[in-house]
Amino acid sequence: MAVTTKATIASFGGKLLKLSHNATTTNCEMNFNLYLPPQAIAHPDKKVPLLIYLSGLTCTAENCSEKGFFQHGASKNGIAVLYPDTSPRGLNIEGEDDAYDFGSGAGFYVDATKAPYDKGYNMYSYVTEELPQTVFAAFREIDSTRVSITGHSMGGHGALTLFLRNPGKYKSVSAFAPITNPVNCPWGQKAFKGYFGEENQEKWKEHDATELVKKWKGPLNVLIDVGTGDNFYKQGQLLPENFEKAAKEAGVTGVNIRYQPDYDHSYYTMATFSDDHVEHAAKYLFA
Ligand SMILES: N[C@@H](CCC(=O)N[C@@H](CS)C(=O)NCC(=O)O)C(=O)O
Repeated sequence: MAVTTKATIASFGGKLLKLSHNATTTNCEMNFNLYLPPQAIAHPDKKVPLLIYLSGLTCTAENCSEKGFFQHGASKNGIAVLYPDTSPRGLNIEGEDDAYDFGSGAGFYVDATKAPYDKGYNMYSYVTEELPQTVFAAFREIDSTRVSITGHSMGGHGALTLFLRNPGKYKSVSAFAPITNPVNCPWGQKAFKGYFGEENQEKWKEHDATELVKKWKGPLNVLIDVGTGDNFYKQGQLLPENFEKAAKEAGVTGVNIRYQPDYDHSYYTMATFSDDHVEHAAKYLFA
């Protein structure tokens, strides 16, 4: 459970901590970043809520910390932000570093059941259990009962599926350019084949937001931004229309998908709309 501090960086009146710990679920040392807003530093006895941001393919904790601008809205609202890595690192599995969309940097927020990736590619357990528990134990100024989740692309898939699989665990969910129907897109099919096996299609569906939303009860109150200039959207990797249709057919309300004209898949999009996503989380974290 011990956490090592590698750097402390002033940001929007608060502190961005670069941290690491030895994780059991992923069998390796994991880096992560944590933003403590000024309110947590001024009044450590008064707990602040937490927003978890899950990154996309090829990312580490750094991408969003450096250029997602979440710290701006988090500082204003008094919310801590947790930036996990996207996979285990250095497990020495043959071929794990060979592709940008599978293996390292591409853990897809699932627990792999297929060898050899079942030896540590457990990003579902890591993000839902081990990492938050580690953070709550090390940072008493964070309120373990008020947690929201968001993410980008593969991380948007992670945010949606973790929220949909765990009713009540998170106060709210939002996403940028999420992979919403992985069983029907090349990125998702490649990942699920490698982590679960081709034959295990039921398992694939358990981690597919479009499948999961069909079983959701009540309003979802999700905010999703997708840029119309996003090449991966155009290539059919994200499929937000499938998610929207499935939610509508299942009578699930509160699905707000904003198609942002010309915005692409990059962090320019997150930087533009991150304030909106922090405000969305704040509405539920401070309800
Ligand atoms: N640039 C990659 C595509 C992967 C990609 O666009 N990753 C997104 C998430 S799905 C990202 O956030 N990349 C890192 C960055 O823009 O900082 C490639 O085609 O090799």
